[in-house]
Parts: sequence; C-alpha cells; structure tokens
Amino acid sequence: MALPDAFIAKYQDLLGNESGPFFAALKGPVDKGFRINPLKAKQKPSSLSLDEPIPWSKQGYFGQVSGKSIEHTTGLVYSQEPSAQFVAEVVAAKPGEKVLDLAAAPGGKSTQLAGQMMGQGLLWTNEIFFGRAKVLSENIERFGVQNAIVSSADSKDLAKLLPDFFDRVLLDTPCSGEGMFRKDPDAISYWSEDYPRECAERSEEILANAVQLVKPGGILVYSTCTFAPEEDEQTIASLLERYPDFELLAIDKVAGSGITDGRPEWAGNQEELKKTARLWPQDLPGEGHFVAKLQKKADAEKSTKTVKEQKADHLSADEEKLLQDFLKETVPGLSVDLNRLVRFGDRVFLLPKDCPAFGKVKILRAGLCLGSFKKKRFEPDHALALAIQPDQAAQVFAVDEPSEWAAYIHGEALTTKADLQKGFVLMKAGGNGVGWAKFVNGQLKNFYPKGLRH
Ligand SMILES: C[S@@+](CC[C@H](N)C(=O)[O-])C[C@H]1O[C@@H](n2cnc3c(N)ncnc32)[C@H](O)[C@@H]1O
Repeated sequence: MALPDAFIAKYQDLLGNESGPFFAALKGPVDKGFRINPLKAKQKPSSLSLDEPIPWSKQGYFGQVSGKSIEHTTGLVYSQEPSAQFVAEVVAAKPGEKVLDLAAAPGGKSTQLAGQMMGQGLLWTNEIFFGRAKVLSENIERFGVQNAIVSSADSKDLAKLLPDFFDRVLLDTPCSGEGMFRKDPDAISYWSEDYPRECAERSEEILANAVQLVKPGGILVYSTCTFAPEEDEQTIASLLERYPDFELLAIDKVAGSGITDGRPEWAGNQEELKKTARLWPQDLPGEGHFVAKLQKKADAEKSTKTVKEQKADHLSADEEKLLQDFLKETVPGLSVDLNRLVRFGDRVFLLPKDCPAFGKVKILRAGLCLGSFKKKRFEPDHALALAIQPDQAAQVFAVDEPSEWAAYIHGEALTTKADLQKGFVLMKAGGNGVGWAKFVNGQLKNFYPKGLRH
C-alpha cells in the first residue's frame, strides 16, 4: 500500500536529508525476531538458530518461528519483532517486584517481563478489550507464567483500585502505528493527518491514570510504535509539565546498536527529551519505536487509600483432600500454599504472594491455574503442564518422535508399553511440558485442549 502524501510531506519536513533513507527503509523487508523463554527447563531450541542475537535484547534473536513448531507450542519461544523487544529491556523488572503492563495484548512485553521476574513477585497484565485479553491470557499460559494476574479493565478503574501500588508500570500505548507500516500495511489505511493528534490525546488520558498507579520512587515506561512527535516527545513534554512529580531517566541506548536519542527539537527544545529513545528502521534491523523512562519522586504525595489483599477461598475438607492427593500423585515437586487458593467456579488458582484484592475488575487469570474439581476427582489444568518443570511431575512421557508429536498435538490417544502408573502423565517435547494425558490400560488418553489442537 502506498504511503499517504501527507505522511511523506510531514517526514520530508521533519527529517530533511534523513528522509531518503527513511522512506527507502519503509520499502525494505520486515525484520523478524523471537525470544527464548527463561522460565522453561530446556532453553535450547532444536529447530532454530541462535547465531544472530539481537544486540538490545537479552533473550532475543533474529529469525522466524513457526506457530506450529514444538518451540512455539511449548512456550519455549515468543515471536516478536526485534525493536519491540527493547521496551521491556527498558522496564527491567526484577524478581519480587510488583509490575503492571497496562495495555498488554497480545502479550509480547508481558511475557518478556515475566521472564525477567522469574516467577517471583506480581505481574499484573491488563487489556481493555475482553477479546484481546483472552489472547493475552492464552499467551501468558503458553509462556508458563505462574505469577500473573490477567485483567480486562479500563485504566481509570485500575487507578482507583491500586493507587501508588506498582514498582514499575509500562504503558505500551495504543498509537497511530506508523512504525508498523512495513510489517502491517493495513495500519496505513487507518492513518490520516489528524490521527497522531487523536491518538496522542487518548494516550494523555491513559497516562493520567498510569501516573497514579506508580508508587513513589517507582518507574513509568511509556512506549509507542509510531514516529509521530505528537505521540512521542510531545506527549512526554506535556507529561513532565502536567506531573511535576515525574522526571525523565536516561535510557542506555546500547552503543553501536543504532538506537538514537529522542528529538527535543520536535517538542519545544527541552534538552531532557534526549534521554528518550528512538528506534528507526533506517538505523537498525527492526521496526519503528519510541520509549521514555520516568521516575516518580520518592517524596511524591501518596494516596490515602490502602490496597487490601485478595482473600483466599476456603476449600471443604473433601476438596482439600482431593487436591492434596492430586498434588502428591501428579506433581509431587510443586509446593502449593493452600492459603493462597482462589476458586473461579470449579477451577482452582494459586495466587501470587501478596496479591491485591480484585474489587470489581474483570479477571481472566489469577496466578497459576492448578486444575478443576470434577465430581470425585481433581483434573490438572493445561496451564499447569506449561508452568511446571518436567522433573516436578510424577510421570513424564516424551513425544519428540515426529509421528508421536503430530498425533498428540492433533488430539489422538497414544498406545505405549512404557512403565507408567494409572493416572496423569505430563507430556513433554523438546525437553519442556506441552500438555497432559491420562494413562489407563496401556493407553495415553489425550488431554491436549481441543481449541489448541493442530
Ligand atoms: C501497542 S498495543 C499493546 C501491545 C502489547 N504491549 C504487546 O507487546 O504485545 C496497545 C494496546 O492498547 C489497547 N487499548 C486500546 N485502547 C485503549 C485504552 N483506551 N486504554 C488502554 N488500552 C487500550 C489496544 O487494544 C492494544 O491491545
């Protein structure tokens, strides 16, 4: 699709001599990338090359992943374009922290943050549109994340519920998407001369809520995938003016990577704006991005509201016994604090530690889904197969042989002479869990979810 004339004129004017290489890069090929999941037991993919690391992403590599591969299906890799991988590196979440990803679907940055946190602390990941939040929740599951709350809420409701709560907040804002023109030409059809200004106004509204969610001394990262100064430097200049409790922090641009400073000259000449980062396709192998990192002053005034802890649900004595027996027989290596369980219908979730109360916010996933009560038994959830390390399961069966892999992922039962006891078996491929089967009379009955079979 051809670039709009008004877009061409705008960037000729802004970029001057640089506009030639910029427009040439927009006609060039799209750079592909993926990340390795540090939460998985075995981290060496067998069908992907790790020869070309992405300089600005600790777990990132150039290359293309098939959505049907063992690596993708087991959550060992997440397919994500190279520039997008810089954003979570700037957030730099630490194990044990409370981290919020406010506009998170489909989950590229959230899964990267989960990898940084290594299962410790709380990752609250939110998407306003429910349908997109479901995709986010599936990606969190596939990645094997145990400490994430997945919600679908407006940012203003989260700001009311969790004021001054988070150590780090990421707003990867809905933007005009100019940086994705090459990857997703449909984005060009949404564009008009006024679109960046309209998107900037929406981002300012979301930011007004985001600033309330950061605790004093905490970090706010704002990112876009657009070149538009209205949504980038100008939005940050206006944020600094509106919220004097926030100051810009310098971003490490990774010497030699091609990542460059923000452009103060496009937003009132505040030198400070050089601390922000731009990723241009003419400067590096990736799409267009902008990132700003801010800190709320440690002495900023705090909300008087206290955030309550989410109450756990009590199980009946019979249910507790069913669950304990299940854990002992199926996942003896998993330690479960029975005081941190919540129920959503028949499903039982293990909450992250110190999880705040959900209030009226719509929750799709509340930590690790262990499984569900069925009449007189407890059945493991698919999420559990992806989140545990294979050596935590009592019984494991590898489906690496291509015909067995194809049969399992297609939903078929497998026949085996393996020495297995009657009960649930963790199926693994490439060294990582992929789903459950139930062993009965020499047959592995398939528990791979119907909606995921291929
Ligand atoms: C750039 S995308 C997020 C991409 C995601 N961070 C990732 O890495 O996979 C922005 C998201 O913001 C959501 N969004 C749209 N309007 C919003 C609003 N008013 N408040 C919060 N999020 C919104 C979009 O649905 C979209 O999923």
